[in-house]
Amino acid sequence: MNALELIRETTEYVSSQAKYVSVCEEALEKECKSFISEFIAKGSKREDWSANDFHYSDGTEQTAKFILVLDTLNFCFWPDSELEYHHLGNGLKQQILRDPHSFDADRLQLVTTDILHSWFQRELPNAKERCRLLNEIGLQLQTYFNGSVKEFIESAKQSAATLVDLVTRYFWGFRDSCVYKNRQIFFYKRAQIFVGDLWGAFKGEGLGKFNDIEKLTMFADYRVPQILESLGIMVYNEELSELVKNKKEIVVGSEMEIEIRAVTVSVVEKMRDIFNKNNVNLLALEVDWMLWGRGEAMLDRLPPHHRTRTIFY
Ligand SMILES: Nc1nc2c(c(CN[C@H]3C=C[C@H](O)[C@@H]3O)cn2[C@@H]2O[C@H](COP(=O)(O)O)[C@@H](O)[C@H]2O)c(=O)[nH]1
Repeated sequence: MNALELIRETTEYVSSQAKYVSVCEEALEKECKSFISEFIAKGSKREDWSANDFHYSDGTEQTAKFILVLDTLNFCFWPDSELEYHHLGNGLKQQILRDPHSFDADRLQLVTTDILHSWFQRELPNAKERCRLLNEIGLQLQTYFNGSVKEFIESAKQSAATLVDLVTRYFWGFRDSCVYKNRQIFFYKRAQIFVGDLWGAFKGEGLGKFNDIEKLTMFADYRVPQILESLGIMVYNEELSELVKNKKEIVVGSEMEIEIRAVTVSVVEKMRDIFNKNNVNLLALEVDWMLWGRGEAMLDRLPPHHRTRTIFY
């Protein structure tokens, strides 16, 4: 079984056992219908990754370096209520434009909290750990891939599953898995989003060409479950609902946290299947981007998302 099959199988297992989170099939069908008519009404436009002004995209290896650093840091912004993903993207984009060598492997090994602060003109939550994660990818790239992100990506031979496996093998900070009822469960959110971002930035060509890109699942973060819960598609039981509503922390590795993430993966797989059955041929990652974008657009109107302190999402 490859890394992506593991994610789907193990998250499906959690969904079958879940007691804190359930799915309302009726709401799911209803929302899919409205997504489909909206998508078609808007001319079946797919997300253009490069069109986001908070992304750096020049079609060269520089973009791959930007994406690797972006997705090494792409987690847990909520402890800073002013911090959002686009601040991360913008900060890194300005940095690579200021100094094109900022994300070279030898430089990543030397990143300190002061350097990180200079990139964003602000503190990032858990800054020391974010630096360690950058130092790690710099060292591993230098040790095993001559410091080259391009060489690293090309070693996956255009397989998304292989690249997710390589990312989690060489970059320990991407090993987003846990144990639920004595079984190991895999999410690999930042490893998968790294592949998805490459595919988006390079428009499915060159360093973004993957012959199995449709095998990626959605990226189990805290924004997509938030919108699925607000739509009544995902339903939290009373105990979990009280905690989330009152912004209480959900402990990392708890059954509650794992069930929220796993059911989110399963729901987006189901949504993708319904879309495809209705000739809306979106990938799971594109359904994810649509849901994430929809969540971002209504941030101030959504009920609270679950709050887990983690380095994985
Ligand atoms: N599932 C999913 N989670 C995503 C993204 C993205 C960035 N995606 C861009 C890339 C390609 C597209 O063009 C998107 O624009 C960030 N996140 C996660 O959200 C959380 C931050 O949220 P907030 O605090 O509101 O900024 C945090 O866990 C972060 O890791 C996504 O696409 N899918």
